[in-house]
Amino acid sequence: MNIPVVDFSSYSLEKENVPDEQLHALVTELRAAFTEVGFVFLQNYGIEQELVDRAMETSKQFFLQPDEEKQPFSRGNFENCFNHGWVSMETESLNPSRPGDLKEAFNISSLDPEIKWPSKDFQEVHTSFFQLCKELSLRVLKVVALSLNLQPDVILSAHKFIGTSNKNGTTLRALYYPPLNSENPKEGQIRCGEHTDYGTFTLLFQGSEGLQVCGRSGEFFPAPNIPGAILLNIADLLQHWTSDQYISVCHRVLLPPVGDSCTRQSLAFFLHPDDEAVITCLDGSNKYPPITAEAHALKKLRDSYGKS
Ligand SMILES: O=C(O)CCC(=O)C(=O)O
Ligand SMILES: [Fe+2]
Repeated sequence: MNIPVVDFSSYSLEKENVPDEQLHALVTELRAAFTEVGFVFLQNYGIEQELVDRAMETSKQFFLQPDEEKQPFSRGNFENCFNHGWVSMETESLNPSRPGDLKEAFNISSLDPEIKWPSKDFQEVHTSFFQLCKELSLRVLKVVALSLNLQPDVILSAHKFIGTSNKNGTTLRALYYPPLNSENPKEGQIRCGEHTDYGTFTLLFQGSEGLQVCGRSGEFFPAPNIPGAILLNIADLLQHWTSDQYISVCHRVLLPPVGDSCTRQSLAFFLHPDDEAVITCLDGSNKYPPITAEAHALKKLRDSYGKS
């Protein structure tokens, strides 16, 4: 199975006032990818590679510190912003039937100026990066709406509060998978358990290979890492909205082979609808019962953190 590669230059962030007529090719290509694979690579989307590299670098500096330095930034320590902050090794199981994932993460769900950041550099880089991912996501959302023959506002109006953590769950997540030479993995433990993403869609910036995606036959296949390209994958709520026309596909990251001390880093921008947005089947089919974006995300988060 192959993940298609789509040139996004006709709607790159560098272009202003792009008329809908110039989006036809993109609409057709993305529609095909969303219905057949659920994953697509985007090239020429208009975010400078230098900023992506800096976001990777500042995140890595944070992760490489001793746990005591990271503890004050733990997820759960931020008022009104429960999902923001550092997630330590083995804390989250994206596949709840496996032991905790062998990864660390830093979730950025709030851009509130009051929030305490690990460093000025971390704040600047991740805030700029979050804003650009948001702008790119709004463009992708418009293409998604056109590909479903909808007025863009039907979907855009459910994403008004991105960056306001008590109204919208969108999260930029820096991920770090440390080398495994000192760890003794538990049975069934992997770097990132099998899961689908929870929200509308995800933009994934990868630093290396390692991700596997489930194909139609049910077998996992490796997703390549194409320098300069990002992976875009459909998440659960867009699958619900489209009554399964667009598919939210399972993915995972396995352990490297024994003796291989490779690390992995990635940056994932999880786009979520506003908490109060009620997700119904847009074709009126009632294939899924209506659910608020907040209720869906809370259920999935509780499962992955082992809380009922
Ligand atoms: O880039 C990766 O390592 C995968 C992360 C992922 O799928 C997730 O956090 O949802
Ligand atoms: Fe994921």
